[in-house]
Amino acid sequence: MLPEHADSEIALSHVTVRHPTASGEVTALHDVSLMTRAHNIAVIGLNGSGKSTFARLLNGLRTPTNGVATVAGLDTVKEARAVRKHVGFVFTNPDAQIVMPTVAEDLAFSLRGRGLSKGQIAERVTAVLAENGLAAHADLPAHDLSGGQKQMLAIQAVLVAEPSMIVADEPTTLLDARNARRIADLLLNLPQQCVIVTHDLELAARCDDALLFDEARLVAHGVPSAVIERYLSEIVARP
Ligand SMILES: Nc1ncnc2c1ncn2[C@@H]1O[C@H](COP(=O)(O)OP(=O)(O)OP(=O)(O)O)[C@@H](O)[C@H]1O
Repeated sequence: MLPEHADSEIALSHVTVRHPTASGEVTALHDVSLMTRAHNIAVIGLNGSGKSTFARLLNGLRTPTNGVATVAGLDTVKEARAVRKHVGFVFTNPDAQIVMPTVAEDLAFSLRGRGLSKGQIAERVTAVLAENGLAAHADLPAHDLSGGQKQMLAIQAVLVAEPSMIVADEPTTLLDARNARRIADLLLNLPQQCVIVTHDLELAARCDDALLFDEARLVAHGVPSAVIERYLSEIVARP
């Protein structure tokens, strides 16, 4: 992990992402340029506006058709391996992220390949489970946890790998209001810089910076309250 609280620069220069489809090409992002070093960054916009594509660009899950995206000075295409170590990705559906049979095994799996002994891994897993109210669930099948517990586990499994940035794609969408708030509180209070794609405007308002996408374009970037106001008045209200 980079030095604590060292928020990285996210920079896109004229990034376009196009996808070939049966009926031609879809432009998911069109000529997007931006630079931010904010700690918590909200990404908002209507369905299909390009938010997930932007999020996936940041850890190399999507590559630009044109232009360049860098995170902490690392090119997300040319230095994809380093970028993946730096950026942890949280999916909307935690089931997509849970890979091992039990809760404890799933966390332990995230710690593999880090030069830790079995004992050190077990110690770390026990501590993380205790910190997150999951100690009694250690040996249960991870997929039997509640939706809120599963998302908490998925996020902890990302965090144990000690990324210096978290990108979360609608991490609260499948959760009830209480769990959504718990996950939002967790993400917003992490030492790591966090990029959060969300339709939850209350969550977006709690961030330090906001990006608004519309029809593949970045149409606003700045203080969340102003960006949200523009989203509601110009885009949501559009006939
Ligand atoms: N792999 C793909 N192949 C074809 N089209 C794609 C692909 N990924 C995204 N798209 C298209 O690109 C556009 C932007 O998609 P994206 O998922 O980035 O939007 P979004 O703002 O995250 O939407 P939502 O809020 O519904 O998740 C959409 O029209 C989508 O259908």
